[in-house]
Formats: sequence, C-alpha cells, structure tokens
Amino acid sequence: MSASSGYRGYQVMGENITQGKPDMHEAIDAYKEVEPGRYGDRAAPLEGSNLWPNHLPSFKVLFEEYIDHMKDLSRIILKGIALALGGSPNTFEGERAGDPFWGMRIIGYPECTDIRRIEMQDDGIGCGAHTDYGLLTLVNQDDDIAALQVRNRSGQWIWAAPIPGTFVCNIGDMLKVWSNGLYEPTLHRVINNSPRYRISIPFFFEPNFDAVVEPLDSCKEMTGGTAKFEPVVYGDHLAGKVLNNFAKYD
Ligand SMILES: O=C(O)CCC(=O)C(=O)O
Ligand SMILES: [Fe+2]
Repeated sequence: MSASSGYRGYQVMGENITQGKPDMHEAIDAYKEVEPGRYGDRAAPLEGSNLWPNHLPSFKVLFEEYIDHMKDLSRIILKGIALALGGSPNTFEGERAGDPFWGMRIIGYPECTDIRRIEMQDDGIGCGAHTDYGLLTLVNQDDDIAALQVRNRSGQWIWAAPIPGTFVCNIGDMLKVWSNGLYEPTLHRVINNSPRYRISIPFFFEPNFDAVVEPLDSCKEMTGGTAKFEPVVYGDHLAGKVLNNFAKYD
C-alpha cells in the first residue's frame, strides 16, 4: 500500500485510519484502475493499477469476475431505488453512474484474545464508525461471526448478523445527496469480539468519477421543493476521504 499505487494493494494491521484512530484489520484494497491524466488533477491521488499476488494467477481472474457480478447486482438494486424515488429506472445510468467507479476490499480482522487487547490497548474496534462514500456497498461477510454493527435511527448500535447466502447492503453518501436526504447513509463499524479471524469483502458501487451529484428533481419535489445539499463532484469527495484515511502518506 502506498500513494504511488493510488492506495491500492496490501495494508498491514493498523495502517487504515478512521477518525484519527488505527483500525485493527489488514486488507487488500482494489479500485477501478485510473490511467494517468484521465480525469485531470482531481483523480491524481487515485491514479494507478491494482496490485495482484504473483504466486496466485487465478486470483486476479476470479476477483474481476466477482466485480462484474457485483456491478450487475448493484445496477439491479439501483433500478429499484430509482423507481422508489419517483424517477425512471435508468436514473443512475449514463453520466451519473453508467461508468461507475468501484472499490473492493478483502479485509481480515484478527481474532480477539485478552493478550491482544492488552498489547494493542485498543477497544476492539476493527473498523471505526463511518459511512461509505458512494452509492451502495455490498458486504460479503463470514457466515458465522457477528462483527459488523449499524446504528439505527434511535442511535443504538445493532449487529448486522450474517445471514448465509446474503449480502449486507449499505447506503452511501452520494445516495443521500441524489435523494435529497430521503436515503440516509448507514453509519457502521466493526468489532470482532470473537476468538476467530474474520474475513469480509465489501464491494463499493460508486458514481462515475466525474459525476456531479446534486438532488434529483423528483426527490426535491418529495422533500419540500428545495435542494438540501450543494452539488458535489464524486471524485473530489472520494479523494478527500481516501487521503484522510491514509494521512501519513501525505
Ligand atoms: O468488514 C465489514 O463488515 C465492513 C467493512 C467496512 O465497513 C468498510 O470497509 O467500509
Ligand atoms: Fe464501510
């Protein structure tokens, strides 16, 4: 993991920072590849190619096949959301998310032992509370370890306990803007209190890198007629977040 690979590749335990605190996980991070100069200065920090393990040639093939399935599934879910928001099913195609940016992480959370707790002097936070940055996240988590928590409307943290054969679907920041607040991004965090190493694979379906995200007309109509959010270019939002997570590389 380094700034020169556009923050792609392997990160050691504690390298990812959320709200100023190191997260207790290790991960392989991949993003849609961005050729130099493709989106001008705003994409420069995220330019780069993914890094694959040399000794596992099938890894890249399987990974890319999985990404294609995740993109197809995300598009189907977004068609439903678009209809619910009073728009055409293709609202998120074309210049909004027809050429979606994406990210995917393969994350490992260490097993929880008393010794580790003392050594790390941490409170067991595998990933600090945050919302995801884009449209939708599809989390594929280990079937038998409850570690992901989401905060409900009453402010309580509840377990998003795994249901075999399903994904947890989180709403991202950009869907809040496009829906003028009708969709609330899911605040979530990870605490692996189990005595076993946990693996989860979140896939992030994002807008086009250069999409200008602003409340949709149909959503403004449903929420009192005025825009509650300023327009934001998705790539700027993402670059700000990623640089913050890896502040030590600045
Ligand atoms: O490990 C999980 O279940 C979720 C990870 C997560 O929230 C993230 O990487 O954004
Ligand atoms: Fe997340």
